[in-house]
Amino acid sequence: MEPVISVEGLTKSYGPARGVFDLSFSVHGGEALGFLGANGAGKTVTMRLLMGFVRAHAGEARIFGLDCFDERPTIQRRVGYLPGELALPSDMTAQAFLHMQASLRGLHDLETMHALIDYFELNPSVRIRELSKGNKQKVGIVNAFMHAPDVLLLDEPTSGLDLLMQRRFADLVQESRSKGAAVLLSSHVLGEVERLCDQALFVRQGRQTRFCDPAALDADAIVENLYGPEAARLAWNDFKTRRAS
Ligand SMILES: Nc1ncnc2c1ncn2[C@@H]1O[C@H](COP(=O)(O)OP(=O)(O)OP(=O)(O)O)[C@@H](O)[C@H]1O
Repeated sequence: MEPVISVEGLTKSYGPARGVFDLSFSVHGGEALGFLGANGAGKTVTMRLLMGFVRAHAGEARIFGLDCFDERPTIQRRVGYLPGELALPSDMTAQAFLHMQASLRGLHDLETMHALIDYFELNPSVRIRELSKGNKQKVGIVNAFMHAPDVLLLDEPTSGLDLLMQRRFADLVQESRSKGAAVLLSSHVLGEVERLCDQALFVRQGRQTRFCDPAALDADAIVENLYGPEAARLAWNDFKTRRAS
């Protein structure tokens, strides 16, 4: 079976250790890959390359076998993307925004959209600027899932959600996977990646450091993969010093 998301040698450089360098990974339908990295590691840049918002300097990013940049209108219509930083039109109501997005995608059946609005207990008639952070995040989530996409690119998706809504979001991701969606999910919450993903890809300064079962790593390995061996050594020394004092 061909992977749904396929990345090979992907490079986008914004300067030394800024951007992504030689990334290679794939995600099949029904799989979820967790994307872990410190601030500035390159997670968002990768998602933006997959959405075709920017052109790679080298390597390939493909979804459904299509080049993500050359075929970006098709990719952007078919993929469910939840950006790490939502830029929503503040004067619109959530409902007007979601209807506009549906029409841009040529989506006529709005049943899933309404079901998601109810599921996340979102008041659709409130202007976006009046919504709390978590409620704005729900608008982004409904937008990403309402066309039942086969690919989900989720950049820190539970940011701002309360515990109940995090749980509902997790169930939604599992349901989408069970229907065959391929998921790439970036997060700083390791437990979320452990619960939702079969594999985790660690990136540090734009380079992938490890590809593994997220549940298989102990705390030292996680620190080392996120921050490098020197940071891991310092963290361990700090821990020993504190324990001895
Ligand atoms: N348009 C741009 N111009 C210049 N540098 C950029 C641009 N976009 C990203 N970068 C740089 O690329 C690197 C990776 O950024 P990215 O946003 O992918 O990090 P991230 O892993 O998503 O971090 P965070 O966890 O903080 O969201 C950073 O050093 C960032 O400053």
